[in-house]
Formats: sequence, structure tokens, C-alpha cells
Amino acid sequence: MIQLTNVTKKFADKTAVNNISLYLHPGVITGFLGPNGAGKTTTMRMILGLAAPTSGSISVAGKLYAALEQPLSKIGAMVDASAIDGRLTPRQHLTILATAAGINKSRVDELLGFVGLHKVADKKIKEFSLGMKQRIGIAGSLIGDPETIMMDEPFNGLDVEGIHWLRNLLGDLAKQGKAVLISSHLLSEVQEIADRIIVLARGELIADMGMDEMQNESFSSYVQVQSSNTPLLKKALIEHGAGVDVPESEILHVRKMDIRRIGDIAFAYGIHIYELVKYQPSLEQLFSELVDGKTDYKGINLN
Ligand SMILES: Nc1ncnc2c1ncn2[C@@H]1O[C@H](COP(=O)(O)OP(=O)(O)OP(=O)(O)O)[C@@H](O)[C@H]1O
Repeated sequence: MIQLTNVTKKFADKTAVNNISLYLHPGVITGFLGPNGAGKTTTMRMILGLAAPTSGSISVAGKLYAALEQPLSKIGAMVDASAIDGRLTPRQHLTILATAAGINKSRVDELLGFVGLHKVADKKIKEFSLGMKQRIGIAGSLIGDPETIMMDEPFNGLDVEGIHWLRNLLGDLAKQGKAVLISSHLLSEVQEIADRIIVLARGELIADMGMDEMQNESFSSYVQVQSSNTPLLKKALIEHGAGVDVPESEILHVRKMDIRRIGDIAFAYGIHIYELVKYQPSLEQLFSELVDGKTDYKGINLN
């Protein structure tokens, strides 16, 4: 698995990544987010041994990437599908990868079927749409049946059917116990599939936590409560440590307390509950909360 410890990367006087430590968990889909220039691509390149950290260490399955005997069985990556040589066919591209890595060529046909490109396996890649190129890049990242898979913007160019297919594929890979890291500016897509979120801003790690945990800790997460005695319930909940707002009469917005506890406290005070609904922020709201103050701009441009 992948472990980064106090990793910093400087380009001349620019610090692209500043002292980050993180671990990619097996069986977990991690969304890797950050505004433009946050350091995501630099981090992925360092994990793949394409750039060296200025300080700190990165281990892949306990070793440096360069020291791995069969790197493609440890980590597979799709970093820039548009960079695949358009003069090749998907079969040729994947065969080159398999040959270079000493992988049996039968894997090529298996993968072509898996990513739905068997019918166009012998056509030139330059004639393909971005979505089809993405599928080739995804097939390439899986060639060594790796323990960890990293994909940079894998949803780009995919149509609705392709997005659905990729969601299922990533879910299946995680179920097989693989660690999956995906960067994407399509936050709604990440929200659909990620179990965990890592956020970088200006090279710094500003969040690394489970999606549920992040939603529960957000200022925008609350439980809306209507009851038979609003003032008494408000007082009781505050005494038990909740944060309580009254956005309109007879309605409470309760933070830092879960639904069951609110219900139990109301019951203990003989208060009837008429509404108890949890509101959770979207990943987009969470992302804005997290990054606010960390970007150079007020409006965050994720494109
Ligand atoms: N080879 C390089 N030389 C100089 N500066 C670089 C180099 N590569 C990246 N940087 C700088 O490091 C910072 C982080 O860049 P990086 O591409 O890792 O960000 P990112 O999070 O992937 O952004 P994006 O979403 O725009 O791809 C940026 O300020 C970028 O200009």
C-alpha cells in the first residue's frame, strides 16, 4: 500500500507540496480534491516515481517505486489518457504495456472486453473520442492487476453510460480490497463513490477523513427538529452539549448531536417529537468550507 511521510516538493522557490503525510487504505475509494494548482498531480507523479520529493519519503508496498520488482502489480495509474500514442490501436497499446511488464498477453483481450473496447480493438486510437481514450487509459492502469489504482480525472469525457460503468468498476475494485485514489473536479461524482476524501490546498493537506465523518463535522450539517415544547427542548439540548439555532419559530437546527440522542433527550423531558430530519451538506459545500481562505481567489475555479 502507499504511504507518504512528510513529503515536500519544491520547484525553484515554489513549494508545490508542503510536508504532507497520508496513507491509502485498502478496499477504500479515496477522492483526491483541491483547487487548480493545489499539488494533486505533483503528488501523484511523486507516488509513481516520475518526480522525486525534495524531502520526506514515499513507500509503495513498503519500498520506493523504483525498487519494486513488479511495479504494475503494486500500483496502476491513469494520469493523462490524451497522451496515449494515437497511431497505435488499443490492442497494440496494451500489448506494449503487457510486454514491458512481463505480463501474459491474454490479459490484453481480457481488459479490452472489460472496458468495452473489444469491437474497436484494432482501430487507430487517434480516431477515438476522449471517453474511449479514457477507457484505454483505465485498461492500462489495470494491466498488472495492481493493489493500488490511481486515476487523474477518470470521469472526463465519459457519457452517462460510461460514468455509470466507471462507478461500478471502481466499486468492484474496492470490494476486491484494492486501494483506489481518484482526483476529479466533478464533486458530485466523487460524492457518489468515495468513502474517504483527501483535500489539498496550496500544497497543504487540509482534510483527510471519511466522507461520513466530514459531513458530520461540517458547519452545514444539522438536524431539524419540531417538537411539542421548543424552548424546553432547546434548553435541554444545549445543556447536553449540542449547538442549537432557531431559524424560525417552533423549528430547531441542532448541531454536534446525533438523531438518536436528540430523540432520547426529548423523551426524558416528556417532549413529543414531530420532525427529526438530518440535513447533510453536499461535497461541493464541504469543499468550499474547507478550501475557503486557503485559495488565492474568493471564487474557487475547479476547472
Ligand atoms: N515542473 C514544474 N515546474 C514548476 N512548477 C511546477 C511544476 N509542476 C507543477 N508546478 C507548480 O506546482 C503547483 C502544483 O501543481 P499541480 O499540477 O501539482 O497542481 P494540481 O493540484 O494538479 O492542479 P490542477 O488541478 O490544475 O492540475 C502549481 O503552482 C504548479 O504551477
